Amino acid sequence: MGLLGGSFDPAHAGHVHITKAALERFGLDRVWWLVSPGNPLKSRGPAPIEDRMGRAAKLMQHPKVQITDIETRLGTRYTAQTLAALQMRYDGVRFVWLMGADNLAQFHQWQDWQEIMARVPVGVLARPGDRLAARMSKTARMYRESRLIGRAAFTLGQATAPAWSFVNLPMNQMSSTAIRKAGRWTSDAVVADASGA
Ligand SMILES: Nc1ncnc2c1ncn2[C@@H]1O[C@H](COP(=O)(O)OP(=O)(O)OP(=O)(O)O)[C@@H](O)[C@H]1O
Ligand SMILES: O=C(O)c1ccc[n+]([C@@H]2O[C@H](COP(=O)([O-])O)[C@@H](O)[C@H]2O)c1
Repeated sequence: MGLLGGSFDPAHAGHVHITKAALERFGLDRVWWLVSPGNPLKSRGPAPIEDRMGRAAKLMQHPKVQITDIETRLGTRYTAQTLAALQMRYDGVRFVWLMGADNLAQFHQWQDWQEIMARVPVGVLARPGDRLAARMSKTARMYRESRLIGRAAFTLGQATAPAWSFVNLPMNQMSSTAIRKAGRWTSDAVVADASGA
């Protein structure tokens, strides 16, 4: 089970793109989008969760992908806490944390980041501008020996933590920041933009 945590403020085509890639490239059965109550490292609060959930559900329609506000229901905001709660609640389910390369670059600033590495395999997807910073990151260097390279990435879903993989893929430029800057959040335009219509 892949977990793509995010603010999704709003969801866009980049999220859809990396989710489909993660299903294929990491040998996952399903992916959950964890629509976050709010990124602990971002000072600006996101749009109301109902709005973000609604947009995400309109955009991401795939039989293997589910959109969830489970972090709000669990009362967790930090990823390490969320993973601990999910592993306790879903005993026997193998979780894989998914993220774009921008997040790998600053992963060592996350709360209990080494505990996250110890709990679950991590799948990283290339993002424009962030490939080099991600590869040079503290996490990439410290966990060099735990990296699954090339075809081994397909086994990430079955791997024992610590394990991580970085996959290159045709990159998608979309970002929520760009959508917010263009003032296109509040209309149906965001779904049209995001789906490439
Ligand atoms: N275009 C993209 N390519 C690769 N990864 C992406 C892309 N857009 C988002 N992601 C990843 O999806 C996850 C959730 O992203 P998030 O909801 O923060 O969207 P965002 O576009 O990065 O938002 P913002 O611009 O507000 O920071 C993060 O791990 C992020 O790295
Ligand atoms: O746990 C942390 O310290 C932490 C710090 C930064 C981000 N995260 C998580 O990373 C995911 C991506 O965040 P964002 O805002 O870039 O979409 C989301 O699930 C956040 O809760 C988690």
